This record gives sequence, structure tokens and C-alpha cells, in this order.
Amino acid sequence: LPVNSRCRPRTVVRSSNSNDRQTLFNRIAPVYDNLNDLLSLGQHRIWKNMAVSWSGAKTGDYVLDLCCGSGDLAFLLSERVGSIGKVMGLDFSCEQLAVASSRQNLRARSCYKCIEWIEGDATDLPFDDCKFDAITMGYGLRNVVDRHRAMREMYRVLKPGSRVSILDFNKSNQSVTAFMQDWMIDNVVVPVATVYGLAKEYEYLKYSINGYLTGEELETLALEAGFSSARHYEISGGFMGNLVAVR
Ligand SMILES: C/C(=C\Cc1cc(O)c2ccccc2c1O)CCC[C@H](C)CCC[C@H](C)CCCC(C)C
Ligand SMILES: C[S@@+](CC[C@H](N)C(=O)[O-])C[C@H]1O[C@@H](n2cnc3c(N)ncnc32)[C@H](O)[C@@H]1O
Repeated sequence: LPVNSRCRPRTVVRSSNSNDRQTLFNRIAPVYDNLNDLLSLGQHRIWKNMAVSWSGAKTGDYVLDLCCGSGDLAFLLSERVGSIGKVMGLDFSCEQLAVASSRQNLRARSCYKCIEWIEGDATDLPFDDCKFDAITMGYGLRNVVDRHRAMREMYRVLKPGSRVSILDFNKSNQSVTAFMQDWMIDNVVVPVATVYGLAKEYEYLKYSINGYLTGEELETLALEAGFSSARHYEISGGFMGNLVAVR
């Protein structure tokens, strides 16, 4: 559904878990970008650049940013594919997509005009098979309820030989890293979010990371979905990680 209606979430049958997450990201949309910059000291932009580089997107490509949110990776992709390429940004949060569309309208570079925002579900993509030259997913897979189905959908819509690049928090096997990640969320992230009345939304972060997959499990998930190869790279001292899989 093109983003033209002012945030009337589509009535789609979803699990309550998925509806709760949609509501969460609609609620944090107004402050999401600013809190990411503040809480990561701007580092998240570096991590997102790395994810886009790993996707292999190049001039003229037709690419997809899944769970695009406010559009950070979609904008980076558009700079790579240029105005002769095309970027589809898909998300099920209409408030996040409204922020993305507003940001797009404020940007002058011609490449940003090649981005189209689609309200949809990562587990049921409105695209034909073998369409995309690259797919990115920044901090999305951890938030998708049916990750297996989302991975199979990415495989389905990707061209053979093309890549998906999935950036997220790293569920570390190192107890020190896991402890520090939890400590930062408990003692920095949530207290700051509390100032904005979003304590519960940011407490979800710790819960979702603890329920996420390790790098090795993510590689297995991609191979089980049909990808021919998959590698998970830990970045930023193991706080973050990026899965690169080739169809
Ligand atoms: C861009 C980042 C997170 C996006 C994000 C993902 C989610 O699943 C959320 C769920 C609920 C609320 C918010 C989010 C959300 O923002 C990563 C950077 C932003 C983080 C909020 C900050 C995390 C801090 C790290 C634990 C430590 C960073 C250390 C760094 C070297 C300074
Ligand atoms: C943490 S945000 C990431 C946004 C952006 N990719 C970034 O890196 O900043 C996660 C996004 O995933 C979206 N999302 C979660 N589950 C989804 C699903 N099943 N289908 C589509 N979008 C989903 C949320 O609405 C939210 O915008």
C-alpha cells in the first residue's frame, strides 16, 4: 500500500505479538532517530553504512530496505544506486513511514527521489520472485515475529547471486559483552527513554536481544531458508552484528 493515507494502520490479521510491536514502533517514531543518535553517540550511522556496503548495492540496481523504519538505510541505498536505480522501503509502521517520507521531502539530492515507501509486512512481501539486486534489513529481523518466514521471503524476492545484509544487535556468547550490553540498556538507554515517557518501549530492547539468535544461529537460519552462503560479522566490540547471505 503506497504511503499516502496519514497513518491509518492497515487492518491485517496479525498475531497480538506483531500488533504490539507495530504499536511500539508507531509510538517511538517521533523520537526514534534522535534517540538513536544520542544513545549510540552517532555510531549507528557507521554501522548502517557498513550494512549497506555489505549488501553490494551498486549504480542502477533495484534494491529493497526491509523494516525500513524512518529510512536511514533506504537513503544510504539510494546514494549507492543513484537516480537511475530504485529503492523500495517497506515497513508495517505507518508512523515510521510518515517520518521517512517527511525526511525524503526535505532532501534535495536527486537520488532520494528514487525511493518508494510501502506499508507492508516482511513476512508477506508484495513483490514477485527474483526482483531485487540487494536487500538490507537494519534492526528489523529481531523485531519480526516469524523470522523464518521473513528469511524465506527475502530469499524468494532476491535475484540469484545477490545478497541480503542484516544488521542488528549481536546476541553475544561472551558473558562480559552481554553483561555490558544489558548494563548500558538498563542504566543509560532506559533512563533516557523514560524522560520521553518511553521506558517500556526501550525496556523491550533488552528482552528482544535476549530472545534473538546468535551469529551462528543466524547463519543457520539463512542456510535453512535456501541461501547458498551466510556469514555473521561482529562489529563495535561485539555489541552489534551483521549477517551477509548470498542467494
Ligand atoms: C540504531 C540502533 C537501534 C535501533 C532500535 C532497534 C530496536 O529494536 C528498538 C526497539 C525498541 C526501541 C528502540 C529500538 C531502537 O532504537 C542502535 C543504537 C541505538 C540504541 C538504542 C543504543 C544502544 C546502545 C548500546 C547498547 C551501546 C552502544 C555503545 C556505543 C559504542 C556507544
Ligand atoms: C528498530 S526499527 C529499524 C528501522 C530502520 N531499519 C533503522 O535501521 O533505523 C524496526 C522496524 O521494523 C519494523 N517491523 C517490525 N516487524 C515488521 C514486520 N513484520 N513487517 C514490516 N516491518 C516490521 C518496525 O515497524 C520498525 O520500523
